[in-house]
Order: sequence, then structure tokens, then C-alpha cells
Amino acid sequence: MNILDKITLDKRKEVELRKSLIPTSQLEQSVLFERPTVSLSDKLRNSKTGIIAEHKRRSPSKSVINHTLSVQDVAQGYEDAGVCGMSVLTDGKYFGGSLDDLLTARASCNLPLLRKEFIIDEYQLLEAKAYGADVILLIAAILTREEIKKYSEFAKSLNLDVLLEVHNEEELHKSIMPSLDMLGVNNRNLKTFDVSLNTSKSLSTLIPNDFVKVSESGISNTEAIKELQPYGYQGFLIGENFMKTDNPGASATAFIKSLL
Ligand SMILES: O=C(O)c1ccccc1NCC(=O)[C@H](O)[C@H](O)COP(=O)(O)O
Repeated sequence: MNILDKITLDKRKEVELRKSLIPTSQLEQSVLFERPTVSLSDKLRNSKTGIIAEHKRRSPSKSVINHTLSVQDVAQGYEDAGVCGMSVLTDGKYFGGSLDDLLTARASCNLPLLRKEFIIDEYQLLEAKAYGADVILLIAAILTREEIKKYSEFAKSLNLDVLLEVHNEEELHKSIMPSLDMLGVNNRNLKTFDVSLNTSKSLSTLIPNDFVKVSESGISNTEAIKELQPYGYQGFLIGENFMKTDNPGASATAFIKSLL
């Protein structure tokens, strides 16, 4: 069983429990449900740098990245750095994140926030909205085309942007549809955890220009961005490179400065 299958199996049990604890009607009463969302895809289209900076404590490929920082400091640091958006991992078991992290980020900055999660149920989209997200992630590897359509259309009805993530050509062909805003290519091989920018490069020509192209994972220097921009990428999701430092905001600031 690969890591995504394992995560998804656990996620199904977790979501059933969450549903029994907090009914949908309670999520819909969140004051954040009325908040006007901010479009990450619009910000990326109009940006010279396109950085989406992630809050990430640990991951299946790295057991410890950073467990000491406050989400508030990280969010404010990223906003001061001038990133386009912030990604917040909300999975607890594999990434050490939570919906409270998303809420804290929402209370700490005005950046568009991506709920980085393994979405397998519409209920998680209501959670995303109720806890202050502007964008949701759908992962093609764990969803059928029908599920991608259903979840992306539901997200759009909640005024949430949709980032669809693929790892290969087959996932890309299965997923293209008008209810997506951004197409993300994940450079991490989920069997070996190796990262290669060649994944983004080789899939770039297959992504129609109507979608904002985002390159995800393994981006550790500004040369990588300069290498990917000619392939049409306007968004760059960066986690570990910033989070492994004592001050992710300061490292994002230096990164963006050297890109301009
Ligand atoms: O990061 C992992 O090890 C991982 C393993 C299995 C599924 C997802 C995983 N990561 C989620 C992400 O997409 C990354 O956190 C994100 O792209 C940032 O990557 P990086 O800059 O390499 O931290």
C-alpha cells in the first residue's frame, strides 16, 4: 500500500468521527462562513514571484521539520515577506497539523489560505470554509473524475478557489475540467519521496493555459523558480525550505528579494 492509500484509509475513519462530533449545521454557523474569500489564483496571475509558503511541522518524508514555532509568527512572517498565499497542513497524524492551525493563521494574517488536506468528503470543504480557508486542494491520485467534479463544483459554490494536484500524465488527463482554478504538479515521487523538477517541466505543456500552473514540493532555491518560469509556472509551493529555518518569514523575505 502506498503512502496516499494509507493516509486516505485513516482519513475516511477520521472524517466519519468528525462528522459525528460537529454537525454540518454547526460549521455553517461559523462567522467565517460569511467572510468574503480572497482568490489565490488571481494573486498568482498578477505576481512576479508567485510564492505560496507552507506551514509544515513534519511529513511522511521528514519526521521533524519544525515543532517549535508558533503558527501566528509563521503567518505574520510570511505576510510581511510578501508571499502570495499560505498553505496550512491540517492533517494531524502524518503532518502534525490541525484545523486550529488554520484558524490561528486566519486570525494572524490576511493572506489567501490554502487548506492542505486529503479531501475525500464534502464535509471537509465545509470545515475549510468554517475555519477560514480561501482555497482547497484536491489530489487526483485519491479521487475519481466524478469526485473531482463534485468537490470542485461544491468548493466553487462556497467561493473557494480549487487547486488540483497531479503527479503524472494519467492523473492530469483524468482531471481537467472548468471548475478548477489552478493545476499543481507535485514534484515528489510518493513511492521513493525523491523530488525532481523534471515532473513539473514534462507535464507543463499538457496543462491548458486557462489554469494557473503551480509547481509543488522540493523547491529549495531561487534557481528552481527561474528554471520553472519559462515552462509557464506562476505559482510555487514551498514548505520545508522555509520551515526548516528558525525564522521562516525571514527566509521567505530573503528568497523573494533575490527573485526580484
Ligand atoms: O511532504 C511529504 O513528505 C508528503 C508525503 C506524502 C504526501 C504529501 C506530502 N507532502 C505534501 C506537500 O504537497 C508538500 O508539503 C508541499 O508541496 C511542500 O513541499 P516541500 O517544499 O518539499 O516541503
